[in-house]
Parts: sequence; structure tokens; C-alpha cells
Amino acid sequence: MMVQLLKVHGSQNQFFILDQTQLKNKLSDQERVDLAKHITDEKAGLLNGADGLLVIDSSDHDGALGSMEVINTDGSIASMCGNGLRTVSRYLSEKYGKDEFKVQTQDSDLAVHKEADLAAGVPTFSVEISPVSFNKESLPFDNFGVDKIIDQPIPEFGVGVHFTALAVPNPHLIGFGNFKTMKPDGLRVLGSMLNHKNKYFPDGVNVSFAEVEGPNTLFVQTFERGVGMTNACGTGMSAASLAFCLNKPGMAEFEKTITVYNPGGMVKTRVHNNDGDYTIDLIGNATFTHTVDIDEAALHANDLSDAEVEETNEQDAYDQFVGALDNGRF
Ligand SMILES: N[C@H](CCC[C@H](N)C(=O)O)C(=O)O
Repeated sequence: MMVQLLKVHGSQNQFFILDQTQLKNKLSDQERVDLAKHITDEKAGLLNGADGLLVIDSSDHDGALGSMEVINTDGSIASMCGNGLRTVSRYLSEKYGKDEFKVQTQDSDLAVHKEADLAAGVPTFSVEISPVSFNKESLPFDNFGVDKIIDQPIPEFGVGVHFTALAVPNPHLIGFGNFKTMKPDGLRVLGSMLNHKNKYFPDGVNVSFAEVEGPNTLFVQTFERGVGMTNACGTGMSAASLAFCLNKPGMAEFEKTITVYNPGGMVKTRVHNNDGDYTIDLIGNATFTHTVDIDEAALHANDLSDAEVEETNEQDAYDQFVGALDNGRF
């Protein structure tokens, strides 16, 4: 029986989507991890690979149209994926004909809704990023001698950079500085050092460098846990936006729209402060670039050799959207 996967992206953070409800027999945990590592591999995989596999399944939670599992390209499971959740939201919205609903994720059911297109031909969704925590146990982190890291220098991690650590709920370390003065390879070196189990972050951590470009305007680049350098990281940009509001109140405001540029384009965020209980809205594209038709048995066998790939016509519109961005970086 043929099954259709999608290749998608949120701000060019690329994923494959598999909707397990199509399958006669669902993939086992190991089959899903093996498939993720294979299909996203830039050489052995499909379409030069991707940053992860998003597995959709049914949900019996109130108001949820489905569930999302996030598998990084190295096979590790993440609790959340902001750019990916926008693409999953679009998939479920079109499957069920609804524009506002919830998606069940590992830690919580998150509110999502369709937004006005960011540009012609650029489907756009808003997704809730939460729960948020700064407690060391929630990332987790250790061996810094503190229970929270908020706007602090960590000399061994980078000179001229102030760091904030938070879980949204996947773990993020956000460094604010000036890309021109930061060591050019600083993000890659630090991201690689902290990517997997280490004495500071036992579960690894996503590392982002953020630069303030103006009032309510950031540029963020991320070295993702379990992936490496990506064009964008939705939870990373959301975490950076919250740190921006907390640490630079003169430049960023809660409840106001923040524009976050990244190497893959641009998203918008809005940080809500409910008496210290934070949630973030992440608004951005949900672009479907390819369909991938494959026999269910081949999926179980992790055999991609007969996969039939078709390109959609959506990337052109996204490229035009990026080309029209006016911050001088594109
Ligand atoms: N690499 C992340 C998961 C994907 C997050 C990112 N792609 C996003 O858009 O939030 C982690 O291991 O926590």
C-alpha cells in the first residue's frame, strides 16, 4: 500500500513529515528512529536530507487534531520543534479543514492557528511555544554553581557574550553579542562541545547566538542539538525572543511583535508574560516543497530506493519572500 510523506520547511529548517495514520501497521519506535536517520542523511537520504523527521499520529486529547513526535537527524528524540510544528499544523489544518486547534506534543497540547500569509504563496501559521522554565532541572544543566543562567557571562563559553539558559521545553542556551566581534567559528565550536551529553548539559543543548538589530528586531543563528548548524531553529528563536524581552527591556517589549531574522529567512514572535509564567507565539511560514510516495513495506524496511519524489511549486514563492526582506542580509 502506498504512503505519502512530505518534505517541508519552516524558515528553511527542513523536515520530512510522516503521518502514521496512513499506515496499516504503524512503525515501531526503532523503525521510526532508523527511518529518521536514513531519510534525513544528506548523502544516503532523500533530497539532500533534512534536519529531522516529524511523525504525526492521532490524538485523543481535547481539541487536538493530532500528535507530533520530533526525531533529530542523529536519531535523538526532542520534546519540541517550533518550525516543524508550523508545518505539522498546516498539514492537519488542510487534512481536517480547520484553522484553529491544538497539537499534542511530548510535554503539552499546544494551540496553533492559521495566520495571514507572510507573502503571496507563503502559507503561514502561529504556534504556541510552552511550557517555559529557567530552572536548571528543566534543561537540565549543572556545574555552573547557579540554579539559573539569565544574562550572565560564561567566560569559558565565549568572550563578550551574555548567556541565558531556558527550556521551551527543549533545552536552549542563548548567547547575546555582536556577530562581528564574536569569534567567527564560536557558535560551531560551542554548539559542538555542548551538543551531546557533557558535564554542563547532560542531555545536550541547542546553542544560539543572537544579535540585536534594532527595537524588537533580532538576528538568531542556532547550532541545534542532534543536528548541527541549521538555517533556523524555531524554539531557539522563541527562546531568544523571551531572553531579549527579559534582558533588554529598552529594546524589546512583551506582547509586541518581534521580527527575528535568521539564515533561512524571517519569523515573527510575540512573548507573553503572565506574571512570570511565559509563553511565546511563533509565527512563520509552513512551506511544503516535495511529496514522497513510498510503499508501506519499504518504510518498515527502511528502503528508500523506490521512493517517488515530486516537487511542489511552493519554494519559488518562499525565495521571493526572502529576496524581498529588507534587512540587508539577503
Ligand atoms: N534540535 C532540537 C529539536 C528541533 C528544534 C528546532 N528544529 C525547532 O524548530 O525548534 C532539540 O534537540 O531540542
